[in-house]
Amino acid sequence: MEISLATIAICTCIVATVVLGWNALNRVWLRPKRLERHLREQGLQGNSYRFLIGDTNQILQMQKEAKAKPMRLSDDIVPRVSAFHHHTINKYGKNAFQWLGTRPRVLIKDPELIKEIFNKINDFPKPPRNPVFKLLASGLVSYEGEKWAKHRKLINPAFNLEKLKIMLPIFFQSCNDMISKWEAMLSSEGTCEMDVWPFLQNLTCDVISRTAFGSNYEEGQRIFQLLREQALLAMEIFLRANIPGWRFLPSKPHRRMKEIARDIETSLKGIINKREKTLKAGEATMSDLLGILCESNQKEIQDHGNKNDGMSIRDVIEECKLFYFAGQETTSSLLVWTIVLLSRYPDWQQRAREEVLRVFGNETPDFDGLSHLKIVTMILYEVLRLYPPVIGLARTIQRNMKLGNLILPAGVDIFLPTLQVHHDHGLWGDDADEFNPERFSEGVSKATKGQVSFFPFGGGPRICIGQNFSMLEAKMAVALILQRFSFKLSPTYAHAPYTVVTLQPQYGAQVILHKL
Ligand code: HEM
Repeated sequence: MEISLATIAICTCIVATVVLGWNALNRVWLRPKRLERHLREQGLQGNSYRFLIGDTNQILQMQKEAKAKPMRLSDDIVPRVSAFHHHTINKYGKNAFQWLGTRPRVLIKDPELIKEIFNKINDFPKPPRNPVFKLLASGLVSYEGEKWAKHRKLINPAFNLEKLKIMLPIFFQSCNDMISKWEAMLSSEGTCEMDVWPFLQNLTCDVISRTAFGSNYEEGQRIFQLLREQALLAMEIFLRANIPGWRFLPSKPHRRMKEIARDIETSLKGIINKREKTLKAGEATMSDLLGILCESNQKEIQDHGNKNDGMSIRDVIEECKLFYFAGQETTSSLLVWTIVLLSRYPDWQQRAREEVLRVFGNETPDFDGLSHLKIVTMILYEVLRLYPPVIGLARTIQRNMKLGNLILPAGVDIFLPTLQVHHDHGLWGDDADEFNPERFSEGVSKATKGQVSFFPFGGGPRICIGQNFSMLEAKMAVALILQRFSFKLSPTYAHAPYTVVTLQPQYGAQVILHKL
């Protein structure tokens, strides 16, 4: 019997349609239902899977309602900032899961399990990122395995204490510039009402531009402005991503994003090439992050005689972009909530000022003095506990994995809800939602009784590489502000913490400054 080409083509089409259809059905229905059954058998609870959207509509609706009006002036911020997680944990208890579209996400609040997740970085990697955000920056934060280990080793030297000491004058210069602007705004009585939030955002942007690029600071600032524009475009694209296929269309925001990416790359390539030439010529190295990165990279290549042991120019570019995203909004978030809380708790503001004046008088704060500020450190920790700039961390399960008594199947995501853990009454006591820096008077491990219940910078081998950098920057800024001003909340301040990647004040942070 002869089989015609047409018959073969039709059969192939039928088989392909059946295979594609089966895969699609598996992805959007069979697999989610299988995973749901598996999670329920483990004693985990959550909403039943809803076709394609999971809990997405409920999440968006709750976020919208929470954001609609400010809250009362209290530090019990979980219901507003993290409405859906709060709802899930209240309804289903601490062994709960949620649906992000077709993917289930298990919430892990137990400090022992959190510790295990932080330490086993290969068993609990980060989930794949949305392609739109990949264009913004990749770098260390998104790598896994050997690539992560290589980059972490090469970047570590840029953040050691000796290098931070060298960067301290830069921190001072940027903070002092901001304070000079505030002084210029004072009335003849020496007071001024202002929203400090944009100033603090500019401050951390200025610090990261100067510390990352040194003498190329102005070009660095231009690059960071472009990155900021790119981040806004990415958000626009991300929000419209529920229109099928939209993210593949060559729309105006897409074109602009690509244009910016090319501009940044050319500009950074120019700066990096110049640095590498200077290094090869044996000239003195730079003390900025980029210089240290190039030096560390070149040393690795020389020591091992193999170019693959170092980073490519593209890798260095990605790390520079990441410094901006990882280091800017996080530190301004820490600073703004510190100012808000010290405005609301004048006794702590006074105790911090007394300490700063005892250590530095009216002199410029130095490294040793800043490292020994006890009250200011306790305050910053308490701010990071109540208002963590990053409110939760995501991980994924790629193969069946045991976690405590749970067996989690591949395809499940994990979420460590930092904000909820930091406000947990079982872990922190009845005053968990109250500002009480005293709890950190004997350090973090006494306050947490050795448990992983305080992790504003993450934990384990992937702990934030910039934590000492940001704490030093924050201490410099707080010390200078306390030396020159007293401050209280303005009656126009509306308390409305919310997240746009980091935890921010929705309507700004209006305070009244008094010159001391
Ligand atoms: C208050 C300020 C900061 C906070 C709260 C913060 C928070 C965090 C957190 C929670 C992580 C872990 C993410 C995860 O495990 O998924 C992280 C990682 C990271 N942070 Fe920070 N960060 C801050 C400042 C900075 C600064 C100033 C820089 C650099 C200039 C920086 C660079 C990084 C990098 C590169 C990583 C990835 C580390 C790795 O994966 O090995 N961060 N940060």
